[in-house]
Amino acid sequence: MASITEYYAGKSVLITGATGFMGKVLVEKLLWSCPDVKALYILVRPKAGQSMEQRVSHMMKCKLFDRVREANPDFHKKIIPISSELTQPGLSISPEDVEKLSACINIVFHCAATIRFDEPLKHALQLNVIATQELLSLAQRMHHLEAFIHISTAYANCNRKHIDEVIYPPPVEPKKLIESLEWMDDGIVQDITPRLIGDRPNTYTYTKALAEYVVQQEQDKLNIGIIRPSIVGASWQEPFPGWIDNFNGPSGVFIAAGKGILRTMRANNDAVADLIPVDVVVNLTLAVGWYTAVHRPKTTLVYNCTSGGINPFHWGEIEHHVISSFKRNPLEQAFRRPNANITSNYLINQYWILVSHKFPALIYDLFLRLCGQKPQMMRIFNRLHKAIGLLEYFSSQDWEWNSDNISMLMTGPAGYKGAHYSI
Ligand SMILES: CCCCCCCCCCCCCCCCCCCC(=O)SCCNC(=O)CCNC(=O)[C@H](O)C(C)(C)COP(=O)(O)OP(=O)(O)OC[C@H]1O[C@@H](n2cnc3c(N)ncnc32)[C@H](O)[C@@H]1OP(=O)(O)O
Ligand SMILES: NC(=O)C1=CN([C@@H]2O[C@H](COP(=O)(O)OP(=O)(O)OC[C@H]3O[C@@H](n4cnc5c(N)ncnc54)[C@H](OP(=O)(O)O)[C@@H]3O)[C@@H](O)[C@H]2O)C=CC1
Repeated sequence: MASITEYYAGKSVLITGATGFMGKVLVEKLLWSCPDVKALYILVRPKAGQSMEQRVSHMMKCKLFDRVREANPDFHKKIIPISSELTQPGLSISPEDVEKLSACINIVFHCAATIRFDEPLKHALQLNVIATQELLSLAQRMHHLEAFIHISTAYANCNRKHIDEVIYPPPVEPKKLIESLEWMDDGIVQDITPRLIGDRPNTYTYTKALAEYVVQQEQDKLNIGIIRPSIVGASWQEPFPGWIDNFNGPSGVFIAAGKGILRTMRANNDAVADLIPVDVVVNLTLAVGWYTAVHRPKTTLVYNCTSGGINPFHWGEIEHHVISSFKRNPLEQAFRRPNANITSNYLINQYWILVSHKFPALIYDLFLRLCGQKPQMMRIFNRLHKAIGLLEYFSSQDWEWNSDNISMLMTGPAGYKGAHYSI
């Protein structure tokens, strides 16, 4: 049986979300560990005044690609950008590109999504659900497709305490929701969003749950695998330890604590902080692509890519590590010396917000005004409070994920030859 590296040799791979945090690491790892991969087709949109070509060329200059660049200075020739705005009908891929992709793609990795917690429902639905449907339709036109791998989230079913590697019934039939929201204006949708999302905390987890169902509906026609990472953090080992390029999840909180801005946060010290390094998720993604294509499981397999069951780590321990590490390696231009406390008590947290956040911000802004400068600290704190308010749901409770399919992949009869794909 082919090893993972052998399997990808000569294959053409389609990746959505390749300019994102996880997508970039996936592209790099494929180029590094599967040097004989034929081509990586990546769906990219122009953004922030940059054309698709400019964005891809900029991305390939990133430090993340250093080892690949060193090994093969021509690595960029394997990356073929395809212009695509996922929120548009047909993903706005030109008919010529559709033909090209239909003729050559062997594996699809669908990473693109909006991961914002405060995304208006219509937009989250458009990107996370409707675009996934469109991609599945495109996949069905691919003559040589061997596997379709969808990246979901371990929190798609965070309204449950115990989460198995199954696709749960969706909170609503996606087709009905799409049809109903089509005629509603944004104000009405905003009003009914809390009722719709019910016991989920945000439109992100809600639409990711709907997307899983939409993907599963195609399991008779496509060979599908679904990966559910928990909180994806900086790289563990590859391409080098500690690589990260965003403030999502806890990263922004850590930086704010390191800058001495964040002094208090509501979290449960004893709750498991289910963090998973991005390179582990990417290794698993490639292993799942291989397994799905080679073993062709009869039904869609779901992989809960979590760490808490194997190596539990708690928010309370993180507090200690974060603060001591910033004391050893202080950040530049810190507002105050780092010192932050986690509490699960609402009133105590409010007290410290007043004393350690708002009061110093007021004094600092007064000082800036006296110096003839624009006040800024209160604005920063308001944004920080909004962000941590949205994260608290995840830091205040525990979940238990079953991960039998991951164990099966690592140790079972599947024959996982994953020397270069530590999971
Ligand atoms: C002692 C201290 C240690 C404390 C330890 C305890 C820590 C507990 C932390 C708990 C964290 C729990 C996290 C759980 C998450 C699990 C979710 C499931 C995982 C997933 O499936 S997907 C990934 C999750 N998605 C996210 O994390 C996205 C969340 N972010 C948002 O929804 C929005 O960014 C947000 C927060 C609503 C802000 O929106 P907005 O005001 O519009 O700002 P922008 O997004 O445009 O960003 C503006 C600017 O701010 C920077 N930024 C963004 N977030 C943060 C942040 N958290 N902290 C600091 N800075 C942040 C952003 O990069 C932008 O900068 P620019 O320079 O580009 O302007
Ligand atoms: N980060 C995390 O902690 C976790 C992430 N996940 C899942 O992993 C996947 C990747 O997440 P992550 O890399 O962190 O997310 P990012 O936000 O870093 O990347 C999102 C990607 O989707 C692309 N995208 C967004 N909107 C569009 C659009 N309209 N048209 C074309 N492309 C678009 C972005 O492109 P552009 O650069 O043009 O904006 C970007 O490449 C997602 O499915 C997410 O749900 C799951 C669990 C945890």
